[in-house]
Amino acid sequence: MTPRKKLQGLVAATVTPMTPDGQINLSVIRQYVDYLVSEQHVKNVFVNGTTGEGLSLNIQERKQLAEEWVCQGKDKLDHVIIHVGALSLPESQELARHAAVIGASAIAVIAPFFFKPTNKGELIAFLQKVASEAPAVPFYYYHIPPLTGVTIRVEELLDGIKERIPTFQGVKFSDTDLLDLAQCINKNEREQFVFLYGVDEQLLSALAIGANGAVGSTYNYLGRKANLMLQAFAKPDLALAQKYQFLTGEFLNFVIKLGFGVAQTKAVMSFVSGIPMGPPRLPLVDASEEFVVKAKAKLDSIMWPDGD
Ligand SMILES: CC(=O)N[C@@H]([C@@H](O)[C@H](O)[C@H](O)CO)[C@@H](O)CC(=O)C(=O)O
Repeated sequence: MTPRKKLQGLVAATVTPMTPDGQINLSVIRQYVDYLVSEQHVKNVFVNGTTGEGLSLNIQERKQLAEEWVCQGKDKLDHVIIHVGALSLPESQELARHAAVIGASAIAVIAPFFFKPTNKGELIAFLQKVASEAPAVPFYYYHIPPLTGVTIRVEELLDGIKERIPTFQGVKFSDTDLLDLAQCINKNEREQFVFLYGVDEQLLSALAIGANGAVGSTYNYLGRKANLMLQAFAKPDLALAQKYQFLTGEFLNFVIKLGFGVAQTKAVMSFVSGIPMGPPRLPLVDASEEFVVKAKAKLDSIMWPDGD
């Protein structure tokens, strides 16, 4: 899928639908695409990432999901980004080649996190080996140190990256370090890199320092509200944008106290969309019934600004 538009705005980090016995469930992806576009006004997806339990899937499953999202997203979605990062370099390279063949809009790669790169050189070497397998596909570095433990600053990583990775387009920045993000944006004005922020509860702060958009799990079910926040910010109507950020934060603050992660995101997605997302895969375990009841009540109780 050749991207017609610049990648900006909201990108939903998709959940991987699974059957009750834990197999991937491709049969609901078309419905999922239609739901994102019509209900959430979200037309970009990030497949097989954290929310998608990508590192819990085998290579075959990841390929099947990538193909189904690209196929069902044709003429409906603007960008289908495939996360092809893996612990093993050959597997990541195989997924990158596959993403190129099926016409993914872009690929992203997480830092390997079992044997971790100890410096910029080692990380760039890994990323370069993957990116070069898809020489015509835009490449994004997926920075998520809370989960990888790889804390190499992105500002340092970006110095000279285009020479090493000509397809480098930007960063999916899923960390709270807004100093690092600000330095990245400030020092790469000329390069026009795309910075997509991945801590949904702080998106407005990232927009203020120049993030181009966001990739996150909450855009699966709060995408419409997040889009209204983006519009308010662009007007500018900062007070309204703050209101949206406060309210999404109210929900996230509440569910985080209950214990919130990918399994709970799957449960919220199931009751908001009506699409059965099924259970997570071990070591994740299903959200409790108590969580579902409380999260649904909280979400229903939030008084969004008039007109939503
Ligand atoms: C740790 C984690 O899952 N972070 C999420 C956020 O969207 C997160 O769910 C959200 O900020 C709520 O805490 C994303 O950054 C992850 C992501 O983009 C992905 O699923 O690939």
